[in-house]
Amino acid sequence: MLVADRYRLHTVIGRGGMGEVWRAQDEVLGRPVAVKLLLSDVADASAEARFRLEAQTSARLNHPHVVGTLDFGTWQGRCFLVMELVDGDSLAGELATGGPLAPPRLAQVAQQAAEGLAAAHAQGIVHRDIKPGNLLSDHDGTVRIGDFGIARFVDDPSAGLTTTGQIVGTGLYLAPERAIGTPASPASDIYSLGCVLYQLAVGRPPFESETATALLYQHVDAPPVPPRQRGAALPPAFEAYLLSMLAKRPEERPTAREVADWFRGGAWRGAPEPLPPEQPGHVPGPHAAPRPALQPTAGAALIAPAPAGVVDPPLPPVQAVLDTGWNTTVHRVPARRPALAGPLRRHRRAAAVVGGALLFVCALLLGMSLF
Ligand SMILES: Nc1ncnc2c1ncn2[C@@H]1O[C@H](COP(=O)(O)OP(=O)(O)OP(=O)(O)O)[C@@H](O)[C@H]1O
Repeated sequence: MLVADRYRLHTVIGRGGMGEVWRAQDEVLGRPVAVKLLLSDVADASAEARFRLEAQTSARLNHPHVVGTLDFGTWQGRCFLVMELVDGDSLAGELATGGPLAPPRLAQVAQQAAEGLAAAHAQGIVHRDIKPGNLLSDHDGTVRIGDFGIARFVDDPSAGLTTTGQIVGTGLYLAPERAIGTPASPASDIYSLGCVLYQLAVGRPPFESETATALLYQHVDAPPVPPRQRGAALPPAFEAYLLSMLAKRPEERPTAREVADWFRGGAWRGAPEPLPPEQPGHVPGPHAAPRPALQPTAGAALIAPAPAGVVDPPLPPVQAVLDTGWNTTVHRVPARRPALAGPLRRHRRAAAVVGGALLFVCALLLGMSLF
């Protein structure tokens, strides 16, 4: 089949929610390419607009760790997108065939995926759907981020929910702030990448559940089980850093640039910085610079501990994903308070210890003066 008098389709590589991807040959330039054809059964105006947006978004990115966009058009009434061919497997496939990844390979995946994300974030683009199937690996192991189909610009007001009340992205990798309705930010991509790395290390994602609602609660509320407790052969420093990417608070996660630099520098082989004893999901990352907090938007909430002595105010509802597929309908359900007060509890404990010590010294001095 010859598309647009130029791209000869050979075999289907894969099929996603919107299109089927073909291995093809660009007969004008004489090179192999991947051609994504919009599926005819989803080809309405909005799907075409989204497909076009994917092409336009990814075309802004020219980076060795992002799948390059080469062409876009319409052929026999179907939209097509021509991409660089990534001649290997996705990380989902690599995990399925080879099992959990060894630390050096995992560090390479982390570094290269973070490089690609850093390039996207520098352009103001949030991917919003980082998952193992969207990280493609070349025959030499080079990782490239694909599928910018639901990416948005950071300041796009429609970035959180669609007008039909849907939240986009895959529930297994959804950042806590997105679960409570805050639009995706670069930090949300880092959380998703953390979930992916966790899955590639352990063989399973950090949170799984029978119901989508319970899954969302876990993202918001539950500290992930440290990967080494689930059998992952990770160096302690690697584990600690990975957990920092899964911090519940977006501002406590490292940036994509920091992740890429940290893994490139080889620090993952070393000993960890000391971890606080509780809430591994809330451990600030081993990165120095503080990052600005997310601004709340209508219907969203800042995740912050209440001041000492103040009764916790009621929470906004958590949004329950009812389908963990690529486009997921959300409903509002009553929220439990996310367990986000770890730092506050630590401060209170520290104050109690200092107070106790002072009392002890006073009693000692009093005793000495009496005798
Ligand atoms: N440029 C490419 N080179 C090689 N293989 C690709 C390329 N782009 C996509 N693929 C393969 O085609 C499959 C389908 O990709 P596609 O982006 O359409 O769907 P998806 O990401 O799996 O699902 P969805 O779009 O619903 O999120 C992917 O799993 C991937 O293995």
